[in-house]
Amino acid sequence: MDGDYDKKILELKSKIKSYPDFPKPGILFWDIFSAISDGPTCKLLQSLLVQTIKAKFPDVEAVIGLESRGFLFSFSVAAELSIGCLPVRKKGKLPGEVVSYKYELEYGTDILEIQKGTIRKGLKCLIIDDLIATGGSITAATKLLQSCGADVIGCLAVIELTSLRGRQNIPEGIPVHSLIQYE
Ligand SMILES: O=P(O)(O)OC[C@H]1O[C@H](OP(=O)(O)OP(=O)(O)O)[C@H](O)[C@@H]1O
Ligand SMILES: Nc1ncnc2[nH]cnc12
Repeated sequence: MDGDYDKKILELKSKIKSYPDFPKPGILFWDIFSAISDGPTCKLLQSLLVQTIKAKFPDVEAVIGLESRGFLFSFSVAAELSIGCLPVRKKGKLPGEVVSYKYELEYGTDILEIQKGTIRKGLKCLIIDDLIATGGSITAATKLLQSCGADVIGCLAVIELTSLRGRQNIPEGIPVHSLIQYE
């Protein structure tokens, strides 16, 4: 990481707005879009993600963006690194044959999907999302990718809500990295 890394992280942090009681009472919502509404911060965030990937996940062969805010960052870094960008989406959004993974939510269940044939056995995949809360989305995406034969080499998020202990829920052995942490 370059010498200005911590300064750049603080600059990024200063651009992220939070909204109390959105989308439900009691939730403090961290709005990643507030950090990319101006050009210099967009570039700063992209370069921090790329720098982090080069340092921590140098062997990555494909980035996997989680619907929908994860797509912003997966495409941006994939283009910069000239590697593939594959989406994991919620049920019914991807055309063609898909592989599905059903997982438990606080109330009920949800299903994630990836297009069949996009993951070759042993493909070194890095999962990217805007935020880790409970870790449920990343955990489900990890299991979906592993069921397709992927080698999930880690996951990367812009924001991590540490008090929710999401990283403890993510399967052991999957390195987790976040740029910014909030309690
Ligand atoms: O760690 P978790 O508890 O799984 O929560 C984090 C996930 O929740 C949000 O996505 P959401 O499902 O709200 O979809 P969106 O990106 O389309 O708004 C966020 O973008 C992460 O993907
Ligand atoms: N508190 C939060 N802010 C923004 N996105 C979220 N996704 C899950 N929890 C969130």
